[in-house]
Amino acid sequence: MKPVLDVQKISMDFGGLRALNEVDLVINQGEIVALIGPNGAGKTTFFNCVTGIYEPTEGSVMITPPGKESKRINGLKPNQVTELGMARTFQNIRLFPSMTVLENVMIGRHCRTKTSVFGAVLRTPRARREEEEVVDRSYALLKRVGLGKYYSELSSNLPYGAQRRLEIARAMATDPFLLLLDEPAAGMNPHETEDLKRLVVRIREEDKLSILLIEHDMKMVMSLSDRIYVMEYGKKIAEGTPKEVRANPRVIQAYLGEEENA
Ligand SMILES: Nc1ncnc2c1ncn2[C@@H]1O[C@H](COP(=O)(O)OP(=O)(O)OP(=O)(O)O)[C@@H](O)[C@H]1O
Repeated sequence: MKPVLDVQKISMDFGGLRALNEVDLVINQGEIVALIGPNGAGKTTFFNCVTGIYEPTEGSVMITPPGKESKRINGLKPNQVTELGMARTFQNIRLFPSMTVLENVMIGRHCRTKTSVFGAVLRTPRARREEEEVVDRSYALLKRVGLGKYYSELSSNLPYGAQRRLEIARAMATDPFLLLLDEPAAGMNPHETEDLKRLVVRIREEDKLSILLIEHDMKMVMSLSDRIYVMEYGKKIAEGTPKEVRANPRVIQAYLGEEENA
């Protein structure tokens, strides 16, 4: 079976700065893969290149959604990438603060609806049915991430950890086959991080999703990931199982270097 995501030798230049330098990364169906590395290594830039926020300067990004043809997605816009089945969350939470918790998920779901603007304005029976489906699906997702009872709250009133879970629900609402999570545990306490870990595993199992996450919480990365890629200064310096990566001298050096500089 082809990998669901196959990134080959992508590079990204910002003026004279090469933020990514020929990075390869593969995700197979059902895998949980982590992308780690010291601050500024290029992890978020990698996510941005894969999800259409930036077009990589070089290299290729291929996806193969389960049961579908492979497609090269370099240069597509973020909404086109989402429609093809890749959804993401952001390091700096990007919810709509003045919308309710439920509405934030509904926004994600609308990328899968077919009603035209006219249908929505005229409230045709089809539009009404579709809207009901959006509400039901969105509420069901909220319950799955443990936020059902907060559906009518403004998203900005939620505690930080809950906002991160809401972002995951919104991403899930787009029916992805691949979910990219940018530092999902950032700012969470150990109890919330444990809950998050369970949620990620459940999502993979129940929805048959593949997951790529950027994360600094090494305990979480080591216990959750099937495989790990390590980056430093825009380059991939190691890949392997958690056990292999933990024992890799190059990785140990990169992290010790970070501590010394801190
Ligand atoms: N839009 C941009 N314009 C110019 N430089 C950028 C831009 N985005 C990122 N960079 C630079 O690219 C490098 C990689 O940054 P990136 O945010 O991808 O690292 P990161 O590994 O995600 O770091 P962190 O763990 O701190 O989030 C950094 O030197 C950063 O300053």
